[in-house]
Amino acid sequence: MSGTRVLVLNSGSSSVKYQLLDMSDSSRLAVGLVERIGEQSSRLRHTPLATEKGAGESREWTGPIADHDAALKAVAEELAKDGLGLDSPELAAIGHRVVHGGKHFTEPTVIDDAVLAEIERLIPVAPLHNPANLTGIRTAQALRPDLPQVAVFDTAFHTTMPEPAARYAIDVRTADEHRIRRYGFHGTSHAYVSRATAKLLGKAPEEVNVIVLHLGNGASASAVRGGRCVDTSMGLTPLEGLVMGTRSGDTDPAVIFHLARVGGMSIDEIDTLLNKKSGLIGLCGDNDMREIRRRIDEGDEQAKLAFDIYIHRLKKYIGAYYAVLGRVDAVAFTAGVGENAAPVREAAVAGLETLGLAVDAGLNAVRSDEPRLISPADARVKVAVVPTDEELEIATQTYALVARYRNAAPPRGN
Ligand SMILES: Nc1ncnc2c1ncn2[C@@H]1O[C@H](COP(=O)(O)OP(=O)(O)O)[C@@H](O)[C@H]1O
Ligand SMILES: CC(=O)OP(=O)(O)O
Ligand SMILES: [Mg+2]
Repeated sequence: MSGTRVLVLNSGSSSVKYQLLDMSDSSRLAVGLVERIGEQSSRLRHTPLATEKGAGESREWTGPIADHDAALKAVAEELAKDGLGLDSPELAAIGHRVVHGGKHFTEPTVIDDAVLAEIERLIPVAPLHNPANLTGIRTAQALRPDLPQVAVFDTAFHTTMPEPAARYAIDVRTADEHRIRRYGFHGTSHAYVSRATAKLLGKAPEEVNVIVLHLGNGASASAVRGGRCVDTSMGLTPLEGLVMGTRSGDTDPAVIFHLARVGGMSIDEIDTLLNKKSGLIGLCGDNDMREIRRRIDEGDEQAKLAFDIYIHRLKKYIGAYYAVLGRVDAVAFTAGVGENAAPVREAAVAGLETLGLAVDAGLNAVRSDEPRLISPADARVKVAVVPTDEELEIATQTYALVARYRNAAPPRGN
């Protein structure tokens, strides 16, 4: 390996977030996002942060981008305009967020044909995410066949979950035959944020127990004891757990039988209903917390009920993970909602004073990109806002993996 740059691709079902980083100092050279892939009005926003000419203006482009292959090629073109093209000898590796790694992948992994086949085999349990991840990998391989491509799995951090937390109480043979268990997702974020929270408390990760609340469009909670995940709210797929932007989270599984038998819906229709038309959008027609807060301020009852359902579920998970951990040092809020929505943080811990949890209204109102405490100074359990950085974490893990090969034979894509 010669270069020190890593390109990180975080491919979602209809978007790609990307960052080019220089790992000699973990600085970001360029960042961007392609949204609404597959629609007529796809949007690419690219921001060069450190080129030979310094930081540049953000560039935006709107038009049809058919799929993740076209999206990544458009990203490569934007990078090339800034002299940061994928053909650069400075590029050491490309790191990919892969959402479902099953039980098999516990570590970042150099991608070869066998790894690709396993990611493909897992599509049925991550139908929104793994296909996009695969396309991102294949396109990146085609653009730079000589470079190591590394997969960093959302599930990896959760593979430490003990069996009582990871197993569903269903027939053991059936579960094992179909590999049905709780895998958990957003692990890169839970790992990063739990470590950053320990740092904020001035402690080592091994010394602290943290409840991490990753509240983005997808949302999950995790219980982290001494740096290891012991429980998390997402399960076989990213549908279980908290109320999300478009996903229901926990429901009685019999809702599905009922909708099929009595409602006459097909399995695919129910899948779409629970994954894409439920959660906040199903409850009130909006999945963006900013819009929901605006409607609540205008006295909208439907938005208020959606918010209250969201908070009720969140509070239940805080209580559950308090019980799982026994001792909690901190509760950390992260991702789009967790980092920005002060009313969500306030409501989630309201009334939990007997558990030692409280939020200081003044501190909670402060806007900042830095990790910070928002609990009163004398709080027994600290409440923190800790911005996540999945891309930096993926770049760090990717670079560490390829650096291990520095004096050995370099890892190859294929
Ligand atoms: N200023 C804000 N106030 C409240 N909520 C916000 C704010 N900014 C973003 N959000 C919420 O964050 C969500 C996106 O979170 P993010 O972590 O980027 O999600 P994802 O990675 O799943 O796309 C938005 O849908 C919105 O609900
Ligand atoms: C796993 C998952 O839910 O990811 P995202 O939040 O990116 O949709
Ligand atoms: Mg996210």
